[in-house]
Amino acid sequence: MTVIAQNLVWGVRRKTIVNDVSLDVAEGETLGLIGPNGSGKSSLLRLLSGLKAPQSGRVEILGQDIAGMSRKVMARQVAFVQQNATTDTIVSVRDVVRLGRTPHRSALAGWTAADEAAVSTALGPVDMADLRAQAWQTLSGGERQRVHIARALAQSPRVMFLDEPTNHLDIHHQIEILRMVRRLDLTSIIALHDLNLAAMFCDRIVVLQAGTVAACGTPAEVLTQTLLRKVFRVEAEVSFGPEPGQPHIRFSGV
Ligand SMILES: Nc1ncnc2c1ncn2[C@@H]1O[C@H](COP(=O)(O)OP(=O)(O)OP(=O)(O)O)[C@@H](O)[C@H]1O
Repeated sequence: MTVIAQNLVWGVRRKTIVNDVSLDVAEGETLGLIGPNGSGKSSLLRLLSGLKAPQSGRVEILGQDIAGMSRKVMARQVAFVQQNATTDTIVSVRDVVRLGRTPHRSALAGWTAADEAAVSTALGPVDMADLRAQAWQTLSGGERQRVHIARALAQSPRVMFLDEPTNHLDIHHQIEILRMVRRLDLTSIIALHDLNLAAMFCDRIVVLQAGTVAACGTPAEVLTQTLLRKVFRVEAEVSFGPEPGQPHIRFSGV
């Protein structure tokens, strides 16, 4: 297993926000994390990526407990595309993506051809190569999101965590970004709100409800009418098209 989380607990004051969550993700797998607003998806991603320390439980990435890993070692293996990431300084698209190379560079080494190649390679799949010289502050919401994904790609990670990466994206880029993440040779955990996109692009799905795992399995196992009613409080029809194992959800009106 590439990522293993065991009995993670985290909260603030008397509120438990992530409550005894265990999961594992195999090498190359795309795991979807779904759940209603406030169910703990972002908090769990922060625990898995080491940005927050759990009150109890542990996370192992590539066979190592992350509690004992330095930030630099962690950053060489793990990239995190956070929600609404921002920057105050005036920088170009290319500068933001260059930041992704930081964990791979030593203090004395200059910018190498390998660094340059990683930046160019990262800009292509997110469709931002033509805008590489534009100031980051002038980009639209969706373009910013795509640059943050490029920065994560430039990091050449083995594991990628993405918190609602399709937020702000038009439908073409939603599909392109998820297709690209799935095709990349890496393990990914993606928090998503769009259940049909989760069904299309995730190998397995973990459903969070009030900080606990309500279900875990393939999209067909998890995305049932009963679960949608119980966890998301919606009425829906679940059908299957030509893609085996890929449910399609049609929500009913009131
Ligand atoms: N530092 C904090 N202090 C207090 N409450 C917090 C803190 N961090 C998260 N919470 C609360 O924990 C709950 C889970 O938040 P989290 O952002 O993990 O949910 P989410 O599933 O990602 O939600 P959304 O779908 O709305 O993005 C929310 O009720 C949130 O208000």
